[in-house]
Amino acid sequence: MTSKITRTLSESQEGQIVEEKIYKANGEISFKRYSKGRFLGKGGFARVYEFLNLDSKQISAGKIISKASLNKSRARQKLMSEIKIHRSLNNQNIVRFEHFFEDSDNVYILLELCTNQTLSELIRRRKRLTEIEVQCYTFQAISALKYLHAHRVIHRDIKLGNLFLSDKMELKLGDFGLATKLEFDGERKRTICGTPNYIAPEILEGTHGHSYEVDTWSLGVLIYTMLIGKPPFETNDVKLTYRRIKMNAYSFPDQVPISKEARDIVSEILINDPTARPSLDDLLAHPFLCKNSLPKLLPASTLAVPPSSAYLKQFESTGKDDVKLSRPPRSSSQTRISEDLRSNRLEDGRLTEREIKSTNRVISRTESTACGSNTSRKTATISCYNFISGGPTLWVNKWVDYSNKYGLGYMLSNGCAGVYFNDASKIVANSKGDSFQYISRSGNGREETMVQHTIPNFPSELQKKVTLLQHFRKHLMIDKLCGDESKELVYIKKWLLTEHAIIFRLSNKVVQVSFLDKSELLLCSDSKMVTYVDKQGMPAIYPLSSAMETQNREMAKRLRYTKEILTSMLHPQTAGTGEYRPTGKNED
Ligand SMILES: Nc1ncnc2c1ncn2[C@@H]1O[C@H](COP(=O)(O)OP(=O)(O)OP(=O)(O)O)[C@@H](O)[C@H]1O
Repeated sequence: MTSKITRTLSESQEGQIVEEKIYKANGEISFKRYSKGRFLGKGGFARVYEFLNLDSKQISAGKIISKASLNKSRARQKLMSEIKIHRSLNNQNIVRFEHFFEDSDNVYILLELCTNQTLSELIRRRKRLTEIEVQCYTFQAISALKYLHAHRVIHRDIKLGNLFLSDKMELKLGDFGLATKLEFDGERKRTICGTPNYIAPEILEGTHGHSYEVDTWSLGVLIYTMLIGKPPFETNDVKLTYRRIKMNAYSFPDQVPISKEARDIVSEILINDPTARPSLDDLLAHPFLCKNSLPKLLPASTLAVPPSSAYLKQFESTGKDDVKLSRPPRSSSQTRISEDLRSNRLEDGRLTEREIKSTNRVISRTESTACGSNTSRKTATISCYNFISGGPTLWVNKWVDYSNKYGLGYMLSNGCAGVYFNDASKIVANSKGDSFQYISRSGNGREETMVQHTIPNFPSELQKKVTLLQHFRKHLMIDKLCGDESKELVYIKKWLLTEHAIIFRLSNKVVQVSFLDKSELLLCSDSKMVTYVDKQGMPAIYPLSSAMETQNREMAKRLRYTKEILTSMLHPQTAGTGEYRPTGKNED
């Protein structure tokens, strides 16, 4: 084991030597020597220089923080937290933390050198970026955020100046001075921090704390800034900027032409209710990032000038079912939110753009377009359910939670589409879409009636519901995979969205629990069997009676969770550990 201390021979000028003193376990002392090179920049706390390791010849960015600036315990804590969080991270879109040491005057942090400065200098030079560049940088920024959030880290200072460019033009997120690590899922943070133009409204409001969604907000500000050239809420007065953020007061200037997809992604993110913002997976599947193939990295020429039209031509969209060359296959929980569903206004009932933006979350079990091997694996898995004896023959493949306006739209594995409306009535169409069943409560509300209709011969009072059904059907349409379509159509009787899963009770007595980590449980009360599909998509089937005693701990854990939720659905007043948060609509 070694302990380290350093001596700066001459601090004031470039070209000086910094020595790191290393105490070895056997009592010997050695020195690591660095030559302080070119000045790279300075922030609120640090001055940053190129540091050449004189042994390995490796060049790093050396961040020098004077100990005099750390006399307040808050500043010390901030630095300790920055080091603790940053050194634990390892991702190609995050500035690599190499090493840190100290001497009597300074703390030194050695970081991966990013020779092409930050997006801040880039925008200063270029004024604004072309959409292909914004797509490319946004994609990489989301990759960094996905990694961070998966490790329970919130960055809290996403902005142009903290996104660095490496010599290869790879985007690297840096500066973890405001980052925080959550102790547990669901923890809320209360510190007011961030950079004024990028700060999320929930941080300013401060009432319910904040979480990962603040990074998504700042990402929205970042995308806008790259496209337009200045931040959306910018004013000369910070207080006014905060007021504009709280009021969501921003607009797209007419003089900067941007695509509809670009506008959409910004306005879908910049929603003041953090729970209505899209997830990072939703964003990766957004038309803005999917409409054409993306370059993995941009040419260095774009540091000074926009990409040439010859260069742009290679990435032009070739059709709506393009398979993206440079993008990893999308996961099953990501699907392209249909362009039409966003923009189409429904006759009657009218979806406004804003409503769609704040509510539209699509979760799918399969991709409707070919998207690499992921799709075929999922499809194969789903088909597998049928070959396991006692396994369910029908399940929910895709759904759209539109419950803050209309209800839950879904597509079953046999190609039948349905809607569970907020008034607890249900509608389900056959796979051809030319007839449907309408299920509603009558009399004292206790009796359920089911009436079969054909299209277009149905009562006019059902027009709005049929229109909605057709919209959902159109946008969730997938190939018929498997599962019988019997005369009496199966539909969702109840559903519930919790923090970890969405639960469907189907009219064929199957309970389907689709967990956010992509594992799934299907409880079949007729066959008394449980099908468990793990995160990798492998199905296994167990008798219901012995499933709890299984060695499969992952499944047992999910079964316990499901049992708890089903119990609380039946006895809402007695159950509830506070571990889940029902938000879906239900019958009594
Ligand atoms: N890894 C790096 N590679 C190249 N240049 C860097 C690197 N890290 C920092 N810099 C340069 O140093 C400047 C200051 O760095 P940084 O913003 O991290 O300092 P800070 O004092 O921690 O900032 P803040 O006041 O935002 O907390 C950056 O704007 C950038 O120009």
